[in-house]
Amino acid sequence: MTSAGSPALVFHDLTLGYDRRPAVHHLDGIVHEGDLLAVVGPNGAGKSTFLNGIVGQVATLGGRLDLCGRTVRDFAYLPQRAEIDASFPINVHDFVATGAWRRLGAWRRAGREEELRIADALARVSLTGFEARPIGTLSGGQLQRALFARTIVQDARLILLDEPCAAVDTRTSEDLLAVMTGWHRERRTVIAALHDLDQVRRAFPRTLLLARNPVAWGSTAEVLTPENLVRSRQLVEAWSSDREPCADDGHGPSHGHAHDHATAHRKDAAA
Ligand SMILES: Nc1ncnc2c1ncn2[C@@H]1O[C@H](COP(=O)(O)OP(=O)(O)OP(=O)(O)O)[C@@H](O)[C@H]1O
Repeated sequence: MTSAGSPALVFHDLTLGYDRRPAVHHLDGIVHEGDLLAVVGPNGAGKSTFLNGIVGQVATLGGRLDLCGRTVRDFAYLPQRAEIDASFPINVHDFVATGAWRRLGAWRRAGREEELRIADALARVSLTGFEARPIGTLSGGQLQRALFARTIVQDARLILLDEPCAAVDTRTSEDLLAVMTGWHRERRTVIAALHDLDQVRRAFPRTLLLARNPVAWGSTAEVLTPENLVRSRQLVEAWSSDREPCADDGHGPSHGHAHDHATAHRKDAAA
């Protein structure tokens, strides 16, 4: 499917960071409605920062992100599993039902229509029959399926997923991939941080390769070249973690930064 939709997110020279220190630099690009976009890069490349930045959980140090008329509340966001408290005393049904809070509020019980939606979501992730199980008793893969079911119930047009297939078996990973491509067929916008490049090549038409800077952003075949992958590793390795805030944040031109910063960071690393 092509990216012919109207813009859903527009990045204008966006720099994100922690304590005034930039973590992801100078992002320029457009995510279109209906895109299925993979965000890839080595460990520490800034994939989580990128997703957290979209939902406003990381400070903008420069540039701007245009949400194109939506608010963060319109997005569904599935953070890395480590951030979910699996010891919270809630069963699978009620956990998945929290995906409907935006429509129902926290205290209203789900009606027949919502119950059907919850049952359908559980079926799509093969968790039918697990409704009464406390989430703390689920395996890692089952918990990830439950998180996907909750995201299905949210019914958002833009869905962000951080490492959704990390630490799950191949079958679960393939099932979750099928849910993501299903969202794509429904013309939802899906952005997922992923490590498995084979999966990305197989299922994701578009890719952003991050190494603190955007190394490449476009069609997956053009982005995931051996040269770009080597370059992304070099850039992340050369990045000095205690470097000062970027002098040109918010002032410099929108293009050409990847090279400038790669050079600067190699100097940092060599110093
Ligand atoms: N809360 C935080 N406070 C300070 N620095 C942070 C914070 N979260 C991430 N960072 C730093 O930002 C940089 C990018 O990290 P991020 O987690 O976004 O990378 P990633 O590509 O998602 O990595 P991984 O593949 O290992 O999950 C790293 O140097 C990391 O240490």
